[in-house]
Amino acid sequence: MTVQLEDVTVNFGRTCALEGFDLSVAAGETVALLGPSGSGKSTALKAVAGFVRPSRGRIRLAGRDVTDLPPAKRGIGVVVQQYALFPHLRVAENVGFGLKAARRPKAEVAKRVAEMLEMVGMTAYARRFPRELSGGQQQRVAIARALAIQPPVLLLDEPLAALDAQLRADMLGELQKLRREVPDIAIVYVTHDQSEALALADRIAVMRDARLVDVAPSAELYEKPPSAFTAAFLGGANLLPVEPFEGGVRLAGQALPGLQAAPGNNLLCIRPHAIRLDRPTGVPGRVVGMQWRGATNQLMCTVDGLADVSVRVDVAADRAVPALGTQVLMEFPVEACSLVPAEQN
Ligand SMILES: Nc1ncnc2c1ncn2[C@@H]1O[C@H](COP(=O)(O)OP(=O)(O)OP(=O)(O)O)[C@@H](O)[C@H]1O
Repeated sequence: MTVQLEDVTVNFGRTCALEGFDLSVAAGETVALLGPSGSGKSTALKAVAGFVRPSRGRIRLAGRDVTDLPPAKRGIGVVVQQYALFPHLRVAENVGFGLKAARRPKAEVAKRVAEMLEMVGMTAYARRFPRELSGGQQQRVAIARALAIQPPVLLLDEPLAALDAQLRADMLGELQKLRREVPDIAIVYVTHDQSEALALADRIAVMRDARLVDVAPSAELYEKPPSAFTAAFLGGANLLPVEPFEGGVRLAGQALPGLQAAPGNNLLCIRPHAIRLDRPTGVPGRVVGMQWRGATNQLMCTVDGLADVSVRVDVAADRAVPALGTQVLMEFPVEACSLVPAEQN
């Protein structure tokens, strides 16, 4: 089932939480809404669920205008942070609630509840009450409950936020499995964690200040971000001021041939792992800091001639790392570089 938000604006009093928001999510597609706190991600999701009413714009499900329908009539699965479990119902009853409400046969409800609890690893807790579970366990039950009705659309608001690292990885795996097993489901996934968005989403919609900044297939957005904001938000890219010349661009006076800058695109974007330090040529600089990050060491380097700029360079942990204070040559492979417009604030 396709989900469409058309020119949706949501105001809370004088706060504009969402402004002129357009997004379409196809059946079988997962789109992550990614952005900093307060950027309007949850509001967009709640508008689809029917928990908030747009002051302008329309919401469509499978082409049908549902803007004026209450949440229960939209037939979609929702896991939002505030949408707690029913406290007086046991785990299994919570998971079976929607099926029972739809008057499905008892045996079918029991079978489906058992499958869902198995999927989220909560079989042993079926008879507990929500208050007897940890936050992460409650969240897993909430996911099971949302999926039990086999919804054509699933809305997830930070579903893994309450889980520790191991469980988060397990649940990410479960969500990926779910996508394979229910190939037609449309998922809208709110997160501020770029690694979750990259792991799960076909496309990522980056939000900022109530607006959509960029939307594109995840890999494309990561490799060739169209804006400085997206580049920085999606994995901490380096953004370095460059000057165009006929054959490419110059960084601190050093030519980087082969890069074509569209007018105004005077920031070079490159991921820390793509910069090479082991080549005979490159932009000269100096190592001024280092952080160990497990699989990599991240160096902070200055660029000769650019006082205010520092560059993050990832060096695989099994490689030799130049010492603090050492002069280095940073090579910027053309295929790993893109050029974006400078921020206009
Ligand atoms: N019910 C409400 N009443 C008033 N203002 C609200 C309400 N809900 C959200 N807002 C405001 O709308 C803006 C967008 O909030 P929203 O919850 O959509 O952001 P978010 O991107 O999901 O943030 P987070 O990652 O912190 O959950 C914020 O400025 C927030 O304070």
